[in-house]
Amino acid sequence: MSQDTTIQALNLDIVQQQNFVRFFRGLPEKAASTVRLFNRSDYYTLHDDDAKLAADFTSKIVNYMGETPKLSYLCINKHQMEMFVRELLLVRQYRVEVYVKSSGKSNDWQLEYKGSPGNLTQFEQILFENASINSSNSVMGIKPGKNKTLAVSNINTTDLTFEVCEFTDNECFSELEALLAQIGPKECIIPSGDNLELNTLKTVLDRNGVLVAHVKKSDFNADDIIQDLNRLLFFQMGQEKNATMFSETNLPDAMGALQAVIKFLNLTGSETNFNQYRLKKVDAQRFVRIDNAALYALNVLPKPSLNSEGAPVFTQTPKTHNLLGILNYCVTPQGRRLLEQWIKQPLKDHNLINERLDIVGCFVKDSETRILITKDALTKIPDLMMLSKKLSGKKAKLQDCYRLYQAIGYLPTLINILRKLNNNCVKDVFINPLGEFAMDMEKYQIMIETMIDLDLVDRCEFLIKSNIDSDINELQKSKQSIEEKMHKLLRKAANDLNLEEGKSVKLECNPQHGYFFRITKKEEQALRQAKQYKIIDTVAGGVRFNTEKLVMLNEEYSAINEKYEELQKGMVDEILKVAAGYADTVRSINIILASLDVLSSFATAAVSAKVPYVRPVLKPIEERVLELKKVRHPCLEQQDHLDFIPNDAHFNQNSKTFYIITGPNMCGKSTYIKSIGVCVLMAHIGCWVPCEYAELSLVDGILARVGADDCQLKGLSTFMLEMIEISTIITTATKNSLVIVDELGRGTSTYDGCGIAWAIAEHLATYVKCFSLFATHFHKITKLADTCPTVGNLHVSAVTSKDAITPLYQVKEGECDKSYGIHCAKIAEFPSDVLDWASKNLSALEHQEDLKFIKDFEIPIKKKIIEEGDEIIKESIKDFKAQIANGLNEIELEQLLNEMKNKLKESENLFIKGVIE
Ligand SMILES: Nc1ncnc2c1ncn2[C@@H]1O[C@H](COP(=O)(O)OP(=O)(O)OP(=O)(O)O)[C@@H](O)[C@H]1O
Repeated sequence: MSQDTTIQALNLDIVQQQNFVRFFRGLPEKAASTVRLFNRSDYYTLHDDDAKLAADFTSKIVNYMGETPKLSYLCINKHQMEMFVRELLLVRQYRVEVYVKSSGKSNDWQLEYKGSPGNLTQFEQILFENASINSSNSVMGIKPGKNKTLAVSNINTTDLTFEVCEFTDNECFSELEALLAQIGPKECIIPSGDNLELNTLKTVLDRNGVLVAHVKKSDFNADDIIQDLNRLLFFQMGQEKNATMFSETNLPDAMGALQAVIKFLNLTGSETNFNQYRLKKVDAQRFVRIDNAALYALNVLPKPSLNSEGAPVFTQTPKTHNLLGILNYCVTPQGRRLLEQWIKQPLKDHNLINERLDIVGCFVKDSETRILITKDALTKIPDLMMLSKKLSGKKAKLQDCYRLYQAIGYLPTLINILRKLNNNCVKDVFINPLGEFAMDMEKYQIMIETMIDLDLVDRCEFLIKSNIDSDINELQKSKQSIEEKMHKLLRKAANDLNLEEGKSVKLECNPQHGYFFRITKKEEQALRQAKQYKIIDTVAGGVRFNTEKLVMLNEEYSAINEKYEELQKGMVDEILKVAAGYADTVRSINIILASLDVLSSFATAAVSAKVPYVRPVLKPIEERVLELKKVRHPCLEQQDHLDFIPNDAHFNQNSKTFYIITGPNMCGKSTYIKSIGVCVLMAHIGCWVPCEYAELSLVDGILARVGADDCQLKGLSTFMLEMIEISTIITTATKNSLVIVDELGRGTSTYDGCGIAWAIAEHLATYVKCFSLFATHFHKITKLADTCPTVGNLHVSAVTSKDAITPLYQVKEGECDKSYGIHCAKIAEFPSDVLDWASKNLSALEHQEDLKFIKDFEIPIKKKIIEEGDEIIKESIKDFKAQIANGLNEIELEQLLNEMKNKLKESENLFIKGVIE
């Protein structure tokens, strides 16, 4: 007997299976991080490695189809598919493709949906129908040019913006890294090809946790960009659709990069994207420079971990593990998205920061108003950005119009609550603009009240009022009259069957059968004896049946209802058209309410901390001061059972600008320097800070590099990664930056590590002169303070006993006692003769090592300073080389040397000065 090889669930016989296997094996190859799903109406299937991946996620078992070599498959239902796709796109950062069978041809499948972490538009319904969008999605396009020029575009599909810029970067791509941190794209496209420049670019993107996709070089061609922009950009009603009026279109390479992303996202493929996007230039200079290395080093954002292929994975981390979690008391998704944006874009503008601080202050003082806003008013506001998007994308329903009506209706109450704060900033930032926008929306509110039947809304029915139109009114009356007749029939059926009307026998309606009666299976017997009743079917919920009369009434009802719905639809379309005209105003209201949510969230965070935060006093950038009293780490101090020991920080351009922090392991060095970095960042986003008192001048950058094992991405060696990060700091730090360095040089031998750390510390302390914190285990570096007046030594204190080191977490002046190493060895029960030998020889060894160290590193350090330290020196050497290349006689050479000597005298480099003089 032949075995039945039909797959019942999929209704596939062996021939159909073979056909599919052939089709599947003919599909173009894909990356392992792309998952293909095949939509088979009731189920979805996955095959090969994708089946394995889904099997792990759903705990289902993989099966096989076709003939040898068989193809593995996993069958999942719609709910499982939704969960899996959510996991793939939002957590694992994979790409997803969904194929459907083309109608007609039995074995042809076509790609129906495509999604990637940066492009979720086609999956929005699956991903966000029942969940809010808490994080913006964007895809970046980068077109590299000659001499490190980069043209960048970014499309944010949540905020509906196109951002573009062109700039020249340095060897380390540090400008690009800062931009990646500010914008935070999930995915980036670059031209395909194999050259050094593209490979370096890919490495930079990988290091920043951005998924990279390669597209054809020709996709970066801007030939059709104006035509595409005319369709996609937002123009006011009646405004000429002419994208050339935007100055951004004069950046040809950036337009090429934009064209490539538009194509990648297939934005012109759906009308819902038309008239939606805003075009703007990226203005990176407005923000404090901070790159992803620093954001993760300071625990500002949740850190991605890596999957088996080295791709970043974003898993849920406890709220108290990062600054975003600590500050997030937002109650709206738009507030949550804005908070993340603000954290990535710390401001440099004194007035704007002070405005935010002022508003936070109002909410801190008036807790009653703050609670009213966060616990009540804002919770009534839906995601207005999404509503605006639906309205202008012609995807809205009458229900959406009603939700908007409700939200706008709440604005006057909100404004009244805000008035209680009696503050000018609150008035300018919230009350006045909200008042004006509420007035702009007045006609919309009247339209909704006039047109929608508000009495039906409680029953979740969204319909046009019948009295608006005489035809609708007539049809509505006819429908009601038929419904009454149907209810009479129900009463009769209840009598005939001796059942209770509305309880054991019910009148119900569904799209398949229209109106019918239903009884439970238990009562079926009664029905079999009454012949006038015809059973339709038996389902889990009971037995469905009707009568000839009910069938007739049903048909009559359907015909009338069809006309009624047609008329309704015509009117609904009219309303939606008018409502679409308000999309821009709704978007503006959304931005204001999101800011309100974030600022009240800052205030809630300030008062919810174990010790309340204080308002930082901002000083102009040129004053160069950083004075923090009793500074705490906002995340660490929230940990249960941890009694945080606060410390002070004093920087002043006229005294110490560079602090070296030493001390035993686990005694609080990293925590101390990170606390200072996070506090400075918090102040720049307009948040109050975890200190007793804080006074600081604004900085132009927060540059950080912390312990190697903390921030390793994409398989780079510890040493490589720290060298990349530190060279970024060296090239970008100015005297107005804050630099935080922890355990530099740990990735190489102690000897080399110490040399590198020394050279960099000296460079920062002597030439850049920025405020720096340098935590290290290399005690020799503390000697820098002997020769450098701007360098100060600090140490974290601890108490040692016979068998323990107890950290006190107090930061004190001076370097730390060096005997901790031997003490640790004692606690670790090293043999006593080894310990005795080590103690006796410690000072002698150190003396010898010092001599060797100074001898070995004197030259390299100075060489490093020449190579990296000073623009003047670099320029002079470059000029000199160029002139020599032209060929010079003896006199010209001497003249050139004198010129160079004079130029070099302007240098602040002590070594060079010494050599010349
Ligand atoms: N100021 C503090 N108050 C209370 N506990 C602290 C403080 N600072 C640090 N700790 C605790 O000590 C732990 C270790 O701190 P940290 O990582 O800053 O030490 P470290 O000196 O940098 O260590 P290592 O030299 O090994 O890198 C923290 O996780 C925290 O639990």
